[in-house]
Amino acid sequence: MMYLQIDGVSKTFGGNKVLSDIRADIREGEFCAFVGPSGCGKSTLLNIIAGIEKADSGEVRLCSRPSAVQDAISFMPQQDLLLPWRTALQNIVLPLEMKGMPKRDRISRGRDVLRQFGLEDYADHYPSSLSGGMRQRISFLRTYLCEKPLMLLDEPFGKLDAFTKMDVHRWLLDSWEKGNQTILMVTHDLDEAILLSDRVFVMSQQPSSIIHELKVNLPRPRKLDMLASEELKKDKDELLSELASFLGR
Ligand SMILES: Nc1ncnc2c1ncn2[C@@H]1O[C@H](COP(=O)(O)OP(=O)(O)OP(=O)(O)O)[C@@H](O)[C@H]1O
Repeated sequence: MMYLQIDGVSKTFGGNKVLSDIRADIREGEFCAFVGPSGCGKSTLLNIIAGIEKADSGEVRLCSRPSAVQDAISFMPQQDLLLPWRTALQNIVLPLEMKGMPKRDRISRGRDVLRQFGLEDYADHYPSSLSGGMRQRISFLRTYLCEKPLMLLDEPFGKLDAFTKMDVHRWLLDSWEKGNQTILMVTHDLDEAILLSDRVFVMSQQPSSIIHELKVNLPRPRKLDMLASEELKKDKDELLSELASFLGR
């Protein structure tokens, strides 16, 4: 049985047809990326999967049940939505607090992941005093600590500098390869999409549909030095040729 089914999802905003019959079957434990031209509807698709927006037609099912999706997901939207009155640490432990984890345990877990991300010195900073890249990592950690089987990430690392991004990629590959979480990620970074994913879906301009599916050739476990590999270059050429008609617009 397919784990997550995106079955014929269409969406129109005020006469503007954004998504047209989007279909994808995702296996449990898969890492999939969605790429496409700016404004084609990638965030709209994630919002529909997350239940924030409603599809005009079609539906999203988890293990055949539409109602099961919302309980299974954690979602990192493009805007970080950090709570300004909470410190970085208090923001990331929010899901643990909501689960009822005792304070000492959640603080210890929160500090531990902050340390893994090199952010331990910023634990007591409020979001307003953090850089965009720091806020993005805090937002990612908060989503990660929800510990849900399905994680939706909307351009999660777009504000990170190249070195920090590599660290985060290494961490995410390690953490994901140890578990069985299903991840759907929207990104503009083709190297990132290929390095992390099992499959990359290419979306067209509006009205957007999935025009191509790349099955990534890189073996697992993945390592950062694969960024320079011939296999990655071949996959990237394939994506670029699919995206070529949208470039320069
Ligand atoms: N709530 C809304 N009301 C009206 N129009 C909307 C709404 N949400 C999205 N849109 C429109 O839908 C289209 C797709 O937007 P969306 O943010 O999903 O694209 P995207 O592919 O994620 O873009 P980007 O890559 O630039 O982040 C845009 O034309 C946008 O203006």
